[in-house]
Amino acid sequence: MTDTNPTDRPTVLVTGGAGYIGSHAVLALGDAGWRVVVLDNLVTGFREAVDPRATFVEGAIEDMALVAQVIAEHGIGAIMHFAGSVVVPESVSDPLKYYRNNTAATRNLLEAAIGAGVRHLLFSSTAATYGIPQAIPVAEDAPKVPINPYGMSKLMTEAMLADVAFTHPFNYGALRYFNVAGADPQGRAGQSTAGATHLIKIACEAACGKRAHVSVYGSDYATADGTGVRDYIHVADLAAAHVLALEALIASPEESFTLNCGYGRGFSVLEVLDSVERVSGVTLDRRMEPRRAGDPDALVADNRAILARLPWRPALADLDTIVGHALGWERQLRRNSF
Ligand SMILES: NC(=O)c1ccc[n+]([C@@H]2O[C@H](COP(=O)([O-])OP(=O)(O)OC[C@H]3O[C@@H](n4cnc5c(N)ncnc54)[C@H](O)[C@@H]3O)[C@@H](O)[C@H]2O)c1
Ligand SMILES: O=c1ccn([C@@H]2O[C@H](COP(=O)(O)OP(=O)(O)O[C@H]3O[C@H](CO)[C@@H](O)[C@H](O)[C@H]3O)[C@@H](O)[C@H]2O)c(=O)[nH]1
Repeated sequence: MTDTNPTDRPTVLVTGGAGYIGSHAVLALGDAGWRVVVLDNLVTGFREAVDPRATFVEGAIEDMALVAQVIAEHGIGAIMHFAGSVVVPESVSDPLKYYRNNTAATRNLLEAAIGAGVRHLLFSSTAATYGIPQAIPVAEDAPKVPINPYGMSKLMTEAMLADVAFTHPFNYGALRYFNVAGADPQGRAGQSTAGATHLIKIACEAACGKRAHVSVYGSDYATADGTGVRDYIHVADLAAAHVLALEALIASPEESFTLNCGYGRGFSVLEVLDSVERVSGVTLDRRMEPRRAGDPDALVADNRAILARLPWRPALADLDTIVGHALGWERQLRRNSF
């Protein structure tokens, strides 16, 4: 980002850096002294979410001429690729959008990047690649049988990355995020997504009076209380993992890796709502509803691989901490416009 970038560090292109997770990664990179260029078409992101220390380019990752130009102009040596479409139920109702904006758009990005000599890429993959896991916690080598187009669009991208890394002087890290939540502990960023579908965001909106109730989608899952179980990871811990993963890619350019990003423990929908009530002091109006399309019963990470491969240690895994930061951001959003 300004003059602090040591010469042995490439400038990093962050696609989707105006979005929820990308904006936190841009902050983590900036805090660690990396120079950053953000490429984002603002389809779900916000210009204001981009750290002022970063250079912002408005545009689409599938625009190969633009990507090539940005790489050449800014001397980009590595990419953190967050841009994409992220809503599981929407991927069921509009699958081609997901194959276009996740799989095909990434194909273009890769062609432009490889053509311009980029050596390293970190990819935002997902626990949705596993589908309904046979065993919990789920490890990286478990069968990958996505049950929604979102997960399949990401799995196809992982396959593309492996093929590209086999042939070209290029390595990648596929980071399979579990459920990302929370906000920057310093209050500089958070989830601003319009029409959010994520449970913790929705429950915090309800606690702030922006929604009348919270729907609980399904109470007949094969879990202890019948509601869906997920491994919620704090967005700042995830951003920190990205900086370490980038360093690992650069240090070992022959080696690619695929790592789960989660804490190895899960919470049910009802446990999450309990936490939001505890932290906010507000009693939520909970509505039991039918299951949502494309939702597995439980997704919890086996995180031994990331703990072994990177010097990453979770610092913000406490659910009430995650909820507290999400709620703090939600209250800030209420006061500001974005
Ligand atoms: N939020 C989660 O729990 C979660 C879990 C697993 C994986 N992921 C992945 O992490 C990444 C970031 O997700 P997020 O939650 O921050 O979503 P988000 O919608 O907040 O961010 C996505 C960003 O990408 C931009 N974008 C979308 N399509 C683009 C395109 N074609 N060209 C340029 N920019 C484009 C959007 O404007 C937005 O700023 C996604 O790839 C998502 O699949 C998210
Ligand atoms: O209003 C709501 C919203 C969600 N849920 C439930 O809460 C759980 C979590 O749902 P949500 O927060 O929407 O996340 P997921 O559908 O699990 O998907 C997220 O987590 C995946 C990884 O696990 C990522 O790949 C996706 O991008 C990301 O949206 C699920 O059991 C949902 O059925 C509700 O009961 N009510």
